[in-house]
Amino acid sequence: MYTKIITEKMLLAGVWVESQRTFDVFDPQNNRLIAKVPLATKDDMLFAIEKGQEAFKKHPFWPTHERISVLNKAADYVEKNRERYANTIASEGSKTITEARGEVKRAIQTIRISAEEARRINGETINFDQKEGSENRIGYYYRFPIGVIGAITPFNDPLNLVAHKIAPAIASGNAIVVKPASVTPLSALLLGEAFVHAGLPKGFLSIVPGSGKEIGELLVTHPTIKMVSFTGGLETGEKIAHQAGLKKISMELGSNSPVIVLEDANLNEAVESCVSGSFSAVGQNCIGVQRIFIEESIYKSFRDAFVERTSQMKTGDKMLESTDMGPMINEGEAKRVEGWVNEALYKGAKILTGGKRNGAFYEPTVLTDVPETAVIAKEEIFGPVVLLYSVKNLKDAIKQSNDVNYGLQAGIFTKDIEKAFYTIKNMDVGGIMVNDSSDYRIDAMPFGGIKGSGLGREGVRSSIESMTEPKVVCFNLQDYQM
Ligand SMILES: NC(=O)c1ccc[n+]([C@@H]2O[C@H](COP(=O)([O-])OP(=O)(O)OC[C@H]3O[C@@H](n4cnc5c(N)ncnc54)[C@H](O)[C@@H]3O)[C@@H](O)[C@H]2O)c1
Ligand SMILES: O=C[C@H](O)CS(=O)(=O)O
Repeated sequence: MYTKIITEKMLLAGVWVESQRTFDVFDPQNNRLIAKVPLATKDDMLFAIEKGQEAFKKHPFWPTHERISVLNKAADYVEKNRERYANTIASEGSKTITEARGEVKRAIQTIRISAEEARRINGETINFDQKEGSENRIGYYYRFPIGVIGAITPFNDPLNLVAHKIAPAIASGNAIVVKPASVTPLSALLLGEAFVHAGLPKGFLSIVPGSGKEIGELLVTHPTIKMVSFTGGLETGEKIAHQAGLKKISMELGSNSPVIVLEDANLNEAVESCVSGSFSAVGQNCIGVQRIFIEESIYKSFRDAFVERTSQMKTGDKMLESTDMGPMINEGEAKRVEGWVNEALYKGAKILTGGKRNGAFYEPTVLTDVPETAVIAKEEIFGPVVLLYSVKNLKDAIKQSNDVNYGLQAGIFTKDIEKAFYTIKNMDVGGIMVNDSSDYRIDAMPFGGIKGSGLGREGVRSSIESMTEPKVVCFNLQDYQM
C-alpha cells in the first residue's frame, strides 16, 4: 500500500533534482496527501530542453542495438517492480488496483514493442529510373531522428501514455522532455526511474512536473523542441496547436464515442462489452463508450440488461480487488459530471440508474431521452455516464453517431458483414471495432482520431514515424550502365 508521504524528485537530464517549491499530490479517494513533488520553474524546463539538445548532439547516431538494450532493461525494471507501479497509479489516480495492474502490463508491452520497432526503422529503395533521363540514378530514403521532443500527458493513464511517448522517442534516437499531468506525476517519475536504471544516456530524458500553463507553454514554444506530442483535452490541444508554430505536432484528444447495437447482435456480449467500455477508469477514458444507439426492435431488452448489469457495478475503495470502479480524479470533476446530468434531466432526459455523487465518487449512470440541446449529448463527458438511444435503422444510427465534433473510435455489434462494412465506410472515426465496444485498443495499432479528436496517430510504429524524418539519397552514376 502506498501510504507514506514522500518527497519526490524531478528528473532533469537524467539527474534526480529536488526543488524549494513543491506541489501536493493527493489520493482522490480520501484527499490524503501522498507526495510533495517539485514544482518545476521555467529555468528547470529550459535546463531540461538544453540538456536534451546537448545529449542529442552528442549522440546523433546512437546505435540501434544500444537503444533496444535500454528499452528492454527499462521494461524489465518495470516488470520487476510492477506492484510498486500499480500501487502508484492507483494511489494518485482514479484506477482500481486491478485496472492499475492492467495498465502496468500495457506499459511494459508498449516499451517492449518500441524495442522491437527500433529494429524496423527502415527506408526503401527508390526507382529513380522511372523517370526518363534518370537511367543512371540509384538510391533510397532512410529515417533519422528529429532531435528533442516535448511531450505533455494527461492524468487518466498516468503510466502507459507516458511510456507511449518516451519509448518511441528513445527507440527512434530522440531526446524527450515530459510534462506529466499535475494531478498524477508520480507514475511518470517512477517510469523515469526505470530508464535511469536502464542506463539511458544522461540528457535524453527529463520529467518536469509543474503547471501546464507556465512550463507546458514554454516547452511547446521553445525553438529547440522539434515536435510537440500532446495527449489531453480538445480545449488544451487547440491552445497548444496555435502556440506551437512551425513544428511537428501530434494531438491525441477527446471523444464521446458511439456504439451501435443491431438486432442481430449477440446481446449478452454487447451488454458486457459496453458496460466495461463505459465504466472502466470511471469513464475517464478517451475511447470510453458514451453513446449507445440500439436498433428499436431490441431496445427494451438491451436497455434492461444494460441497466441491470450497470447496477451490479461495485463502486468503492479502489485499492480492493473486489471494487469495479473507484473515484473520479477529484471532487470538482465529479461535480461537473453531476451538473451535466442534472442539466440533461432538467431538459427532459430520464435516468435509469445512478446519478448520485459522494465526494469524488459518482455512481455509474445511464440516461435516456437526452435532448440534443443538452451539453452531455454533444460534449465529452469523461465520466461514468452513458446515453442510450433507440434508432429505426443503421443509417439513422450512423447519422447520429457522426453528428458531433469528435471522431476517435466507434463500435458496432452485428453479425451482418454487409452492415459492418457499410458502417466501416460511413463512420467518421479513426478506428472502428466490429463486435467490440469503442474501448478496444492495443498499443501496436495506429491510434488517433479526426475532427476534434486529434491530429496524427500514435501506436508505437506511427509514433516512431512521426518522431523521425525521411532523407532521400540519390547517386547519379555517370558510367553506370543498366
Ligand atoms: N486521444 C487520446 O489518446 C487520449 C488519451 C488520454 C486522454 N485523452 C484526453 O485527455 C483529456 C483528459 O486529460 P486531462 O484532464 O489531463 O487533459 P488536460 O487537457 O486538462 O491536460 C493534459 C495535459 O496538458 C497540460 N496542460 C494544461 N493546460 C496547458 C497549457 N495551456 N499548455 C500546455 N500544457 C497544458 C496539463 O498539465 C496536462 O499535463 C480528455 O479529453 C481525454 O479524452 C485523450
Ligand atoms: O483515454 C484514452 C486512452 O488512450 C485510452 S487507452 O487507455 O489507451 O485504451
